[in-house]
Amino acid sequence: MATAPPDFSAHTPVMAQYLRLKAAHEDALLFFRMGDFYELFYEDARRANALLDLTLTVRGQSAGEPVVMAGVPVHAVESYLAKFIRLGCSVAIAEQVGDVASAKGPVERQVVRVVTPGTVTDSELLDERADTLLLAAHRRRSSWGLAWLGLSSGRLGLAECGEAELPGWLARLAPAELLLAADDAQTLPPAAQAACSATLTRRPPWGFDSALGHRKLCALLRVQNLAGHNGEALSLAQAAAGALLAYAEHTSGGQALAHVQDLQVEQASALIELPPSTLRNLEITQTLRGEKAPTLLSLLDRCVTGMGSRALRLWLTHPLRERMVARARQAAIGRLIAHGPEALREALKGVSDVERCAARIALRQVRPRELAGLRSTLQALPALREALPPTGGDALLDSLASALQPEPAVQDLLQRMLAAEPAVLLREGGVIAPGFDATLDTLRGLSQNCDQFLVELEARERARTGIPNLRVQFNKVHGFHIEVTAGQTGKVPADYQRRQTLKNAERYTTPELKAFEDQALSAQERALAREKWLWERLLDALLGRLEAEDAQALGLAPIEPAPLAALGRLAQALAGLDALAALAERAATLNWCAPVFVPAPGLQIEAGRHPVVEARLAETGGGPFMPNDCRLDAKTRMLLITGPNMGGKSTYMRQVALIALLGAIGSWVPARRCQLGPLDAIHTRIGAADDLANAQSTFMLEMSEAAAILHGAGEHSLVLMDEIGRGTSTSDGLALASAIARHLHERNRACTLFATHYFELTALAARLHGLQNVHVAAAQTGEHEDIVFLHEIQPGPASRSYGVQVARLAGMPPAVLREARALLEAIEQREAAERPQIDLFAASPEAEADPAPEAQAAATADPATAALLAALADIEPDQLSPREALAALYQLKSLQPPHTPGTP
Ligand SMILES: Nc1ncnc2c1ncn2[C@@H]1O[C@H](COP(=O)(O)OP(=O)(O)OP(=O)(O)O)[C@@H](O)[C@H]1O
Repeated sequence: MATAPPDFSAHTPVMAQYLRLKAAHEDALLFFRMGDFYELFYEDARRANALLDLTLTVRGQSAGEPVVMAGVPVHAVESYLAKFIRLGCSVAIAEQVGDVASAKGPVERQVVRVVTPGTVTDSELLDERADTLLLAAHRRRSSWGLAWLGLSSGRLGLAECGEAELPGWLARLAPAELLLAADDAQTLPPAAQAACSATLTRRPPWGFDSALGHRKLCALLRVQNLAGHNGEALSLAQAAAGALLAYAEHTSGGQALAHVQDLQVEQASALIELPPSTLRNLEITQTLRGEKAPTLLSLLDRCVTGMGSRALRLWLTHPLRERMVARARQAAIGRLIAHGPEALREALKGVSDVERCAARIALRQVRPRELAGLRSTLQALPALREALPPTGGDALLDSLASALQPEPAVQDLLQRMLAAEPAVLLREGGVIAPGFDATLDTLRGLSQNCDQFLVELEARERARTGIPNLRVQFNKVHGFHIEVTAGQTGKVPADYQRRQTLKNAERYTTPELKAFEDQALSAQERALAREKWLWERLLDALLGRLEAEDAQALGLAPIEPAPLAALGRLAQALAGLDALAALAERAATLNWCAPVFVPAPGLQIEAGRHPVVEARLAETGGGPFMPNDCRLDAKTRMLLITGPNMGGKSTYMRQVALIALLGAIGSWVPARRCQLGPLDAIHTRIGAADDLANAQSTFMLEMSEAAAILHGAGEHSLVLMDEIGRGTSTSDGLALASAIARHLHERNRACTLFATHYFELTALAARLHGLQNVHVAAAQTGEHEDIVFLHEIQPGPASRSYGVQVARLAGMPPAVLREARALLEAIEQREAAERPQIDLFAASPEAEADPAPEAQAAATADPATAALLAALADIEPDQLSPREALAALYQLKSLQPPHTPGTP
């Protein structure tokens, strides 16, 4: 049964109109145009007040209730939109569309635009250097269908995945807005929620329909079926596409998405897996604190255009397993370095954002200046080609160069129709070039030649009437008039009609002046209207939709085929060239090398560096970065890294992963020499951030991530494990770390870097033949035996951990350090005297399914000592405030076993 429409009859007519519009846009803030303001009412006003501190006022009553409102001035609307969108809100803009003068009751209003975080296309509201994606996800049992669209880039994609892979996809795509059916929204797995900071928008479940999605996709791509795009079988992703495309059309006012020319069906198996934890831990596009710099991307991104930056970001987050593309990019970078990338980068400075311009042409939202930018970009293409290395030297550069096509028809159209320096907004006029349209020129002539006419008229009327001080004037209230002083009114001819009497003068008009006034005042309006009409025809021509009749009237030849596809190809070529030029600049400036791809699993890095830490040290004058080698192959699959805190273990592990990733995208790498074997995933388990939002403890999170790695990593995966097991007691932690290391070595056979503070683990090298001990070197100097970090990776296990020395550097009070040192000595002496070496091999490899109890038993042979050791190991000197350190010492004292013989 259809529900009755809500009854707003008790409200004032304006508020009833408001509430009707609001009912159709419940999820959005409704900006309701009233004169020079957009007003927000009731809940929207309160929300705007809470979010942006907009002042709340009360204006009158409606239906017996006070009307709470907050306003945004029309001239400042874009900046408010930007702020609301950044906060994840959607905004619906209701304009006055009726005629204010003739309206009985409130003037008619309509929602003309809906701006949402995933569908914005205005350049002011978009991040220039990141694509804004709208993603729809739909579940059937434990499978998910995904469909995404970059409305401002025309990028359209489909994929299907299992529930476990969903977080990875969300983190990789990083959508700004996620569309879900209500049921799916309620059951979205917590890991998926955590992986994505998108605004969640619920859409009606019936919109997620495979047949609808299939139909819409085929219509958009102008194909009979999706087989040519490998998307015919993806019914779940098609269902998501149904909701996605309907929403995109809804928010863009029903415009066809003519700039969407292609569909990418993505297979996880084609990509190097970068789970959310890896994207986070390696600080690829965001720091651990969520900032944009310093990250790998911020270091690499010397792109001159937004298109280049966006391409680079995409390359980094979507590295391919297959190395053909990487090889081609690597060679192109080499060629650019040899030729010098600066000329190309300089030439790219004149290039506008062709990709976004094409999207905004398709959505009919493009601004005059954007088209002027497109025109100068097209003009600049020959110079850009000149700046490239001569063709014939590199296949990728050659193909990109050949895509820099000038599109003469588009260039000609823009040259003829668009003013040399068009106004910012169409409504200001001055957008269409003079000389293109005779009607427009006449209208413009009329309003511009006004002064001339008035001077001439004044001279003529003085001569005709013999009144020497007669003046022709204009004022806003009375328009054009002839003013005659009181003494001269007798000479006024019969065709003068009195308009106004002043103290000392009379004002008149004449039929000629009246006719001129009508024409002059309306000429400006009509010129603007004509410009608007011509502008629409310009867009039609760019979209290949210009009616034959209009084309003939304007003397324009139709552009065949529609230029949007060509502009899309041009944008891609510009983006690719810019990204390659940036990588070439980085490689040359930072002294990187081209890695060699080899078929054997593993990697071999000579004098590798962490690019971001190295740059940071250079920036802050923190001394030189110490390069280190790394070799992982069939013989040595795992490096067990020990050494002091702050010694450089994490930096070393991360630099290996970053080098592998850089190599995979085709970049050169920060090393003297480098060989890279095949790579299918980079898994990382680093650090321990509590995931309070998802009610996961540090330890739980640590174990879940480690479990995911043990389930997922294979022979071609690179695994980084940093201090696994530290989130629990020493014995538990040691046992788990040992079992995990063994599993990775024996079962996963992944290339693994395993950093630990459990020295006991170094004994694993005796049995695990693919495991090699290395340590970061440190030395002690001076009377306080201060620790000096050498940051050098050396073979063999570390001799000690220097925890107390590091605590000294951290400013720990001397009394605490003294006591800790004494305790440590006592513990070490007793360990040496009494405690048998923990036998990590007590659990036989056969019993590997559950090795923890045995290892635990070995570690806790002396429960009192074990408890003390566990408490000591749990102390993180770097993390403690002086007060906490004191409390920790008291706790250690309380654990001291008083009755044990030999205890000091
Ligand atoms: N190879 C290097 N050359 C120069 N400085 C380095 C190098 N590696 C690390 N550093 C410096 O040492 C600091 C600490 O490094 P890192 O965090 O890797 O140590 P860590 O051994 O992992 O410490 P912890 O065990 O406490 O986590 C870095 O921030 C960096 O400034």
